[in-house]
Amino acid sequence: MTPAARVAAAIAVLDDWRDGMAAEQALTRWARGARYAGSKDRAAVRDHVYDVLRRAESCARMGGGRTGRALLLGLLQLQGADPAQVFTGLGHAPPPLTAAEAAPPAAPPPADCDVPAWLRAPLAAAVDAPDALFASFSERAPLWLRVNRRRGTPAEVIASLASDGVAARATPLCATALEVTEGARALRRAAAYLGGQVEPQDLSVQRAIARVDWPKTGRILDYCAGGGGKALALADRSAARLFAHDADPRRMADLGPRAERAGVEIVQLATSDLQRVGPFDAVLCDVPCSGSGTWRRDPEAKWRLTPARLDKLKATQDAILDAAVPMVRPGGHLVYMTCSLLEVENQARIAAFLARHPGWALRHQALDTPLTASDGFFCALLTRSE
Ligand SMILES: C[S@@+](CC[C@H](N)C(=O)[O-])C[C@H]1O[C@@H](n2cnc3c(N)ncnc32)[C@H](O)[C@@H]1O
Repeated sequence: MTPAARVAAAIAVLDDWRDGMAAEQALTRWARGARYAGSKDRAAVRDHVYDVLRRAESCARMGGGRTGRALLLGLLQLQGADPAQVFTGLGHAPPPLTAAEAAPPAAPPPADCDVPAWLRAPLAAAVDAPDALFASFSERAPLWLRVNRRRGTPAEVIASLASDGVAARATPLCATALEVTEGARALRRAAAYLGGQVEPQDLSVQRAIARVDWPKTGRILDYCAGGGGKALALADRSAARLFAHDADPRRMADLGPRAERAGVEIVQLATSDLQRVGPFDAVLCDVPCSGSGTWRRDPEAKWRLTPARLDKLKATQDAILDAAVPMVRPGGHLVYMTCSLLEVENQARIAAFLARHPGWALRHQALDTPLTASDGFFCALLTRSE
């Protein structure tokens, strides 16, 4: 596909999105009907779509509307490209620009227009430099890997990845984290990935896991395990026996193969097993949240979040913490994590928990943001009195 044909494809996908289809679904639908598109074409179309979703309001204002065509026109203007070179009508390119579309673009709108208005103040309160945070939401998130130290040192992993076309570098911010600087799309074919030496995991998540003083022995439960990313990272930090649970066990489908690749054992538990197997020395609750810390990766989420949905998430977070209490042995740890930047999902949930549960103490809580590490990620460690 030519670059202009990729833009035309992204316009069609964004029209479906504007009509209410989820972006992933719209991309899949387009790809099914575009058998001629190679992997580079699919990646380029996806990049255009996600670049728009991160800055949908800016693109609409620049492009003069909310159709896929207007959004892509706005994106090209924001990127400083010449839309007339793309909107040519030649081959599979989008039709030529109208006179109105060809007029010189306006100045770019302020970055905060791409943050829903009701969330600007609560997000600003989470950081020292709100404008820098809002600007960061327009950028693509870097890809971070976690080195599985059972399988190699960071230096060995960097060398192995390089031989498969993936450039990665270490960071002083976390001993296990590598940032992929080139060749991200080759990762899933790289020997280091297939051999369990690395797993994709954001830098901020790795820092949160590293901050907690996990029990070195005994038993740890990952209560909201999903695909098991946190449980796998924990296996690198503690010799405790690891257990995983999720209210929706189908979400743990990948955990078995991932654990096998990493060379670790994680026992999956059904909800009905918990009482019999517990209590645990530590219980990790990586709860459902707004995902406001990961909007660079999942920009659709910021346009979907509503005050009512946020209230429902807060109630779920409280209910999960309460359900975890009887699973922690006296003197044990309860670890609370979200990928949210919002105080109401983080510090406020911990304060409410402490008010409901005398006999628990807060040991530490910390928030990383795109300004201090990578994703927004919150972690609190609570301990139960003996
Ligand atoms: C943020 S995700 C967890 C991600 C996972 N820890 C990882 O690292 O990939 C939250 C998970 O909580 C699960 N969940 C939702 N309500 C729950 C509940 N009441 N009890 C346990 N798990 C729940 C969801 O099914 C979802 O998989």
